[in-house]
Amino acid sequence: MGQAGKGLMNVMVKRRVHVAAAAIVSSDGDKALIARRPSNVDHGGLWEFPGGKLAPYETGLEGLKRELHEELGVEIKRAQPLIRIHHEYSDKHILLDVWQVHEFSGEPFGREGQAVRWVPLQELVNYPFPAANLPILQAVMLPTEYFITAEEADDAVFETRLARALVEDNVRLVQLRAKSLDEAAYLARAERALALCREHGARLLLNADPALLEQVDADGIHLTSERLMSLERRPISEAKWLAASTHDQKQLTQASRIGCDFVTLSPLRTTPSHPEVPPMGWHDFQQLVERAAMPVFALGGMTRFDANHARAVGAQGIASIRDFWK
Ligand SMILES: Nc1nc2c([nH]c(=O)n2[C@@H]2O[C@H](COP(=O)(O)OP(=O)(O)OP(=O)(O)O)[C@@H](O)[C@H]2O)c(=O)[nH]1
Ligand SMILES: [Mg+2]
Repeated sequence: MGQAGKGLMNVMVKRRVHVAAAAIVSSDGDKALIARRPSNVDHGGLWEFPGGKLAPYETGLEGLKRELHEELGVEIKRAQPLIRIHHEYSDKHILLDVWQVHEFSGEPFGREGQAVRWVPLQELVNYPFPAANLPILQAVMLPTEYFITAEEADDAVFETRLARALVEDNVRLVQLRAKSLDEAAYLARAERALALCREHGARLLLNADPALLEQVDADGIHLTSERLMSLERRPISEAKWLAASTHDQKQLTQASRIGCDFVTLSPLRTTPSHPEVPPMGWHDFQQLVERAAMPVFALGGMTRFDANHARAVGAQGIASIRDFWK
């Protein structure tokens, strides 16, 4: 059989496994519960988010409830979809259907003898996980809402509005987007925005040339789709966050190729800022998100009322200027 034929056989015989897994987050939101896989199983010795294979008749959440009872002795009280990851292992195609568990009863322990540990979210990257898991680590660190700042000439108005969003809307992730400012003005505003974000425990990404991180120690860079497409590789260190604006499959593929930690995908709806761009709508959005192995924020006419629907179709949440700019 020729190479092409063999490849086809491999695809045809690969098992498809649907796995439900839990990102159980502590009530203060600072830690996640992970478990160590026994040495004698698939991916033995690696750490994992507890869970397991679904029975054919089970929904993700049903299967997860059963698995968490079996493996940890806990009952899920409140959970929300976090991310779905399709991953090709050499022997199988796996769909990891990950839920964020916000509330549970019982004291978790390794009922199958496995080690179980609460780990601060920032330290998760130090644990060896199966290859499919990277997007889970990114998703669990991210909030459901991504605030993009509006164009604003007046520094005082800018600061009042940013502070309001941080305090009243509890925004924890901010993108400083200010295309109308020159570089010096942008830098000054970035320093001020960073101080406000730090004060309120929020992260700040600069929508700017990645080199600007050498001057302002923000948490990362948000690439415009144009910058994204012009890059050969990740322009900043792994210690910082890299995000990008995307609008289609090609840009999503590029974002994943250069190692973006998350993206926005737009426009869901028509917006006053881009009236000429046709909206993609939820159906196309969902299809693109399903194939993206990284957290995706829905953008374009989104408000916080859309966040639950965005999560239900596989997104991390919503990104918005207007809903937070008051
Ligand atoms: N539970 C879990 N499985 C994961 C993760 N990441 C990942 O690649 N997997 C893979 O997904 C599959 C899950 O199988 P599992 O061994 O947990 O299944 P299970 O609990 O039903 O066990 P069983 O088949 O022994 O009854 C394994 O191939 C595992 O390596 C993860 O974070 N959590
Ligand atoms: Mg399991």
